[in-house]
Amino acid sequence: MSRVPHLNRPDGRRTTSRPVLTAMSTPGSLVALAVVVLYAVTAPAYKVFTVAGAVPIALTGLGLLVLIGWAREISLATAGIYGSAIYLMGYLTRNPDNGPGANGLGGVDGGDLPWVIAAVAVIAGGALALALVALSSARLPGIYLVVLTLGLQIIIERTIYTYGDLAGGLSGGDIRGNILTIERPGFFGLDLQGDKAFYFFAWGWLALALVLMVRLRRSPMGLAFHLVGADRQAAAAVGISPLRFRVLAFAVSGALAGAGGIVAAWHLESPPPFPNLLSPYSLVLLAIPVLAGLDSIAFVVLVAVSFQLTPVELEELRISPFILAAVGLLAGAVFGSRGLGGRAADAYRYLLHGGRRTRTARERLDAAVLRGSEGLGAEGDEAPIGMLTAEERAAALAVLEAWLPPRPEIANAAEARDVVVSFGAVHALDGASIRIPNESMVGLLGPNGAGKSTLFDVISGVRRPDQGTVSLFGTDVSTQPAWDRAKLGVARTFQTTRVMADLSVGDNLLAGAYQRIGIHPLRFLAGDPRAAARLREAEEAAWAAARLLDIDRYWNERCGTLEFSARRRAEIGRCLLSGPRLLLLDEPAAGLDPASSVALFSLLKRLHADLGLTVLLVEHYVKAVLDSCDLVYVLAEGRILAEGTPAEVAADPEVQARYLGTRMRFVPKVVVATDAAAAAARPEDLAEASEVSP
Ligand SMILES: Nc1ncnc2c1ncn2[C@@H]1O[C@H](COP(=O)(O)OP(=O)(O)OP(=O)(O)O)[C@@H](O)[C@H]1O
Repeated sequence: MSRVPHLNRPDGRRTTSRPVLTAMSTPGSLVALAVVVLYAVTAPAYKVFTVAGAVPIALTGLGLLVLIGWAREISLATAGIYGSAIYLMGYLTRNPDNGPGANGLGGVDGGDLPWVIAAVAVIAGGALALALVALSSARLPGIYLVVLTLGLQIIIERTIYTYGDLAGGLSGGDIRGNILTIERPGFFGLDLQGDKAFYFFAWGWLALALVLMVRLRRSPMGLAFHLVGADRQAAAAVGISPLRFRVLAFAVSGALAGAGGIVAAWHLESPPPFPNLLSPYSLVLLAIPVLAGLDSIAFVVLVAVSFQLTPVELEELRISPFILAAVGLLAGAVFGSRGLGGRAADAYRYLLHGGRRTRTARERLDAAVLRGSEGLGAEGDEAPIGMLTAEERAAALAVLEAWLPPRPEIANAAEARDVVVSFGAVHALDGASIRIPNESMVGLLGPNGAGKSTLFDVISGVRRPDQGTVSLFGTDVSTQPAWDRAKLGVARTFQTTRVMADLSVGDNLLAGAYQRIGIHPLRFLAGDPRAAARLREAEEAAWAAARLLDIDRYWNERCGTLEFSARRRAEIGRCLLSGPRLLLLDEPAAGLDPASSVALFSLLKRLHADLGLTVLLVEHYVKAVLDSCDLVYVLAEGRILAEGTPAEVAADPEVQARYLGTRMRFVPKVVVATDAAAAAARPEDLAEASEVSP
């Protein structure tokens, strides 16, 4: 891919992704490192030993952060995977010199494997166990998966925990399970027997996991997890396979629970009694990311440390981990999905702005437009912020054009033939056929229940038709899932706006770039500079799209806090980042006030014209469709009622009678460039716009 010009952000920062090592050397990371080191130097050995015990919990908590926080799935088998890892690590590395049956229960010698091999096996085993569970319920709703993980936990309790040589057996002679002694490993000649030396070794594991987690979160995969968690259909629409990421999230969680168990085995030097690792302990671990916040890596570590220290420091209060879990889960529910980390970020921001939320002039303008134009005079005196100069627009377009795949030279971008879809007795589509010429803007009109959204679903792959075929850019995709169709250059929006409310506009846009980035995820984890460079290109394309869609000023704002039309544009931006040549827009103006609708259509027309995008839009805002489109279809009762140019369709007597009625008067209109211009549009434009919107 050719180099694209850099676009600078208004705050002077370039839209570059910082390499992870830079991120790790930020003041916060340095302070954390200093605290960890100073603690080891100053605290007594027994306290250092206690704090090292937070590392296994933090590792497991990080895995659950990916699973619960990012992918929004739940596992109740975490205690089982964690506990199994402890026992297996002890067993696999056990030295036969201790003699068979050294545990007093008879049995085998142990694996005597080098610790590295045993650790890899245990981590892989944890990943595999949970991945298989996720795979086995691929087509079932999430609740079945929760039940399956509970089943796995019980199976572990009744097998691994009952195996005498590993855990002492549920009814074994040594009910406390303290049967194995687990040797701490040798590490490049270092003696880790001392608690302080081991403390650094354990934190080294955590540091490695944190580096990988930060890289994962910053990579396209991190955002793909989030998008799958927020909305599977929206993820599929930009080329992300929800199943793949669901399985991956479970695998990552299993791997990190395995890693946690390994460090716990070394830390304790003999396994804890198995009753501590039964299913309720899964809730303790689950409470960590819930309380920390579902996207807060740093707070997972903080909460893990506090969960480890509190019962020890406040021993006289008899605070058990289970009480902490209950408090953590309740507090997490009160704080909401952003948890303590989100609250801390809000407080930091509050302090920074002295309690005042600074509003840009443009935000005030938006608010005035939403209120119905009063007050525009005063605000309108300012320069129209957000309106790009010709040079800025050209620069943004050049970046986005470079990001998109080459323009296909083909007559039709898409074709759906004789599509039939029935929901029981309801024939949503009854032999509908449409053709979307390449680089055209096509409108799909029709009364409520005509089958428009169903046809959209069929073209984008969300729904398989009972009969009929779909081809995209000359390829028959009738049997392909939505994410594979997205790879051919199709993206879609939905009737109700689907954005990730807790993530920033920038993240929302970048989430669309997953498949277009096209670099193997492991390269991001390994810190490959080519992967970082490609991510930078994606960021620049996202920034360019944000500028063109006039949402650049919200780049760092959470999408959930934005007004409706900005959220809708963020959804369109996410589609643009997936590299579409065909954009399917399902009622983009639904719910917008007239001024915002006019502005949105003007933006869409410009994107279509400037980027050569093919657009199919379903819309009830008839006038805008007739003004904007080259070709219009009218659908009624699942069949195509009319097709042709806007003038032909508007003049069709049957269309007039069955859909448009007599209110509609077709007068092509001038294009309005931006929201600001829309706000200043002639009142009669807006009046007409509202008149024809049912
Ligand atoms: N999942 C479903 N289950 C049952 N019936 C459905 C389902 N989805 C759509 N339908 C029915 O199929 C018909 C077509 O629905 P569809 O949503 O495609 O229409 P539409 O033209 O998009 O309507 P609107 O303009 O109101 O969005 C309607 O009668 C609807 O009730």
